[in-house]
Amino acid sequence: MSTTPRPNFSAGSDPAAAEAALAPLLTANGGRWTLNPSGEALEREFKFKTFAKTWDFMTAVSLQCKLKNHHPEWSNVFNTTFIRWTTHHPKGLSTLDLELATTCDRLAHDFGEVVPPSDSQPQQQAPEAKGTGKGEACGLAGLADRVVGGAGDCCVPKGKKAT
Ligand SMILES: C[C@H](O)[C@H](O)[C@H]1CNC2=NC(N)=NC(=O)C2=N1
Repeated sequence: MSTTPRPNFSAGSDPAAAEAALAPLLTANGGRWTLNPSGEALEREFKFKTFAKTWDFMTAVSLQCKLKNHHPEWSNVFNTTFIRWTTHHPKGLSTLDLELATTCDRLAHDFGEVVPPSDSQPQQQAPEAKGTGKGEACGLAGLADRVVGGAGDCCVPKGKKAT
């Protein structure tokens, strides 16, 4: 039996403020995000009617990333986008991740996200059941993992990079 992951906040985060920002985002509380098993990342999928709407949403998200100097780990196939927010340096879940996850929810709504009826209800979901029968069939999380592997130590400040 697995336990519900606990958030693993990045060094320097204010745990009380981070907990307060995190709570409404989680599926257990009626939100649509789940913590990954390490608790260092928030993940969710977004579905739209068309690829064009999906891409418009991703463009809007990328603009926010540019403004905040913070990037997601994400992947896309046709009308579905998988987004994972985590901070690479210092490692863990930061207030910026929580802020951008919240922004994603708002932008997705603005761009006409298609919400499956089962997801509009608060749910208590076992982490291993997450995504079954959804975009997971396209391996979107795995696709994002592969890009993370290729990106190396992208966020380590220049002076601290491994040689
Ligand atoms: C040097 C630059 O500020 C860093 O690389 C930023 C950029 N965007 C980032 N994005 C994410 N997700 N994690 C980081 O640690 C991070 N660091």
